[in-house]
Amino acid sequence: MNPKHPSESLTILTDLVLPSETNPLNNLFGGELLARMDRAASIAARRHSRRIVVTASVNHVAFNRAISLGSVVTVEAKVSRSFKSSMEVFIDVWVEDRESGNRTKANEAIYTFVAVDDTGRPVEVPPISPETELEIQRFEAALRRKQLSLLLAGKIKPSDATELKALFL
Ligand SMILES: CC(=O)SCCNC(=O)CCNC(=O)[C@H](O)C(C)(C)COP(=O)(O)OP(=O)(O)OC[C@H]1O[C@@H](n2cnc3c(N)ncnc32)[C@H](O)[C@@H]1OP(=O)(O)O
Repeated sequence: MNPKHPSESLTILTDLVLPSETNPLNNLFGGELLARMDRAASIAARRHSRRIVVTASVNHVAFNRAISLGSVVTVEAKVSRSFKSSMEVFIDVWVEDRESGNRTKANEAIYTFVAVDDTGRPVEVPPISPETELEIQRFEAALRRKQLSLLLAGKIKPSDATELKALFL
């Protein structure tokens, strides 16, 4: 399979925060943001693989800044690295100031998707070739994050987490 660039999977979802999507402080409910990120990230993974994709794990979420009712929220998702059947997707969340139009980063997250066939069995995905400095940074750290996720899920032994161990040696 020919390698693809992260930019080919870029997915941008822009939407408002409505009253039914807020918590008692009138800020966006965390679960609603998780769902928006999942939708954008799954489209990015599908664009990279051109396959059915399923969410395998949510590796990291940082709710750094509350997002208030009425805000315009943009969720940007891009595949940062592909492995055999799995893809790491980075999600950046931006809030747009109504008057200036300036965007502020509110949140970020990292999800893992797996490409599957019609029966739900994992299938191979194209390799990825990062281009920008940020894409290269994210690509290089992705194996470490994959090992951490597998370790936390009890799917590998600590002795197999070679990239993680190397951090502490
Ligand atoms: C329950 C829900 O509704 S969650 C929301 C929607 N998601 C789903 O329905 C997915 C349900 N889960 C599944 O279908 C399966 O567990 C799958 C397809 C994700 C994985 O299937 P498995 O039989 O475990 O396959 P396998 O062990 O070969 O793993 C497939 C890939 O997923 C990766 N993977 C599996 N679990 C994780 C995890 N927790 N973190 C990171 N990567 C993971 C594996 O490393 C492997 O990657 P690779 O092929 O790139 O090396």
